[in-house]
Amino acid sequence: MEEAGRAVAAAVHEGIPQGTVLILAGSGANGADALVAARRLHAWGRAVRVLAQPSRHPLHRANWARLEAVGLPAEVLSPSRLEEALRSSPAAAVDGLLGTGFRPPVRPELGELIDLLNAARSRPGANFRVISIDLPSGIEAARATLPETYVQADLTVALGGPKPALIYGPAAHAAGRVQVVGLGIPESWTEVHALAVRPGDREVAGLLPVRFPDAHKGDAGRVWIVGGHPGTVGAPVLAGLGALRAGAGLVTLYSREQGVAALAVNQAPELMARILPDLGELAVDVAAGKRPDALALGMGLGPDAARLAQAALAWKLPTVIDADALQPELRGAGHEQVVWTPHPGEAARMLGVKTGEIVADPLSAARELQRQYGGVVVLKGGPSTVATPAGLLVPRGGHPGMASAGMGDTLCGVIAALLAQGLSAPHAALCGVRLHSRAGELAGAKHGYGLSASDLSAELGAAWQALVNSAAQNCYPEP
Ligand SMILES: NC(=O)C1=CN([C@@H]2O[C@H](COP(=O)(O)OP(=O)(O)OC[C@H]3O[C@@H](n4cnc5c(N)ncnc54)[C@H](OP(=O)(O)O)[C@@H]3O)[C@@H](O)[C@H]2O)[C@@H](O)CC1
Ligand SMILES: Nc1ncnc2c1ncn2[C@@H]1O[C@H](COP(=O)(O)OP(=O)(O)O)[C@@H](O)[C@H]1O
Repeated sequence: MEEAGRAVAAAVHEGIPQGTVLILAGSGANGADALVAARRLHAWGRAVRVLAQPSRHPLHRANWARLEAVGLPAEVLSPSRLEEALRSSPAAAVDGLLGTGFRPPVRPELGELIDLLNAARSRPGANFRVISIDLPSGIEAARATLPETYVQADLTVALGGPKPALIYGPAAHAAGRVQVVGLGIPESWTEVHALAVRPGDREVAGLLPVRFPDAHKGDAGRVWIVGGHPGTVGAPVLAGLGALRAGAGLVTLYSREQGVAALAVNQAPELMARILPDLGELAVDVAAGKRPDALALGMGLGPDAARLAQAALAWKLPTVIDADALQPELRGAGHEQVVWTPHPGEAARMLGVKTGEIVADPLSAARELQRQYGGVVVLKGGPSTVATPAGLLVPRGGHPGMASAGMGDTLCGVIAALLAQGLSAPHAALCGVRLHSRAGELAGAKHGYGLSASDLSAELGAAWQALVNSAAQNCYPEP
């Protein structure tokens, strides 16, 4: 607690070096952290005013007494006192009202305080920042939804590790910038005891395939992309481009739809396309030993995608299943070389729940999908969640410009290319998501919100290189 309060005080002092700091302490350990922060800021010569709820919590009481001992008595927190304190133009308020011990809904008396704080922050011309301890008050640690009443923070100092609510929007929108302080606990420990691991770029780069100088296109992996239907001819082509740019040696598109071949030639003559009126014929090629190193199936494939996926899963190839093929009848059909790539709407269909439930708790949804379907699941979003039999991974990065059509198709191609180059399903999923989001960052820097899936594909090579370079150069832990 002493270390937590000190870290909060340091973040406030660094970010807002001048002006009065108003400390708001609730009656739990989150409030006690706030009282410690107040004492530290006072010791560093800052003007501090403390409004606190009385508590039976022994450490809270001890820190209240310590404040008194250093000449900074806390005042009892009430709406009228808070209103008056906010009128005296503090530079910042530290929100230590509620942390991980909060159970919804917010009680009305506390809700009134939160409303006053938010109103002061959004007053026109106000130059006043809110720093939340561990979580913005009113946000539940394990849920990604925005409740009716919550503190809108500018900065959240997360203690020990980021809670799921600080990782996934929309709850993460309430947190502002998130600064994680480890409290001296090793990162490996906090990640295991938090719910998911967030691998850094060095770890991802370490998993990427490496080629011998004399590699030829056969070594770099043959990918089959099965998709396309009238009206969705672009989907398999985008997946094909993603696969090419993620290093696949040979990429062939299989479709019933003639338009796919024309578009493929137009977009990238390196892509091969075979039009098969009956895609079931692929089974004949596979039975005859003509097998790809990896397969991606489902992008714009149309109504009988699940039937084709069922057949393809029996081939026991490294396989990515996406879009139209993500259907509940495939429950249990995954094997260890399969990667499922649903967005929240498709995940809801697969689990038979509402999309809102997926968005509210992506970690639980990804874990449940993996348990029911087998293999590896990439639950897409910003960020995506990767569920493997060994646990959950939440790769970093991305760009809001990636919220545009065709990005998921591209991702499938990328993951298929990595599978074809010999990565296991968990590694291909993790590296694929990060390569895709890194390319999104690079393309986003050029195109902003006008970023298209083709723009992202064009940056995949540079993204790969950037990941490898960051691993080579950066010998310090990432934040
Ligand atoms: N390793 C660790 O764990 C570390 C933990 N640390 C810190 O501890 C924090 C967790 O502390 P915590 O468990 O005391 O809970 P906390 O968030 O202060 O809330 C409890 C208070 O909230 C109240 N309250 C609850 N629901 C409410 C509602 N609906 N509406 C209104 N009030 C409600 C509840 O009231 P009661 O129900 O008791 O009347 C009680 O007073 C954590 O976030 C981090 O800051 C760090 O120091 C580092 C190490
Ligand atoms: N704001 C964002 N930040 C990071 N990644 C994002 C963001 N928005 C979308 N993405 C990524 O873009 C892809 C969208 O997938 P999907 O919805 O299946 O697209 P489509 O079906 O149009 O190809 C996913 O990989 C997702 O993680």
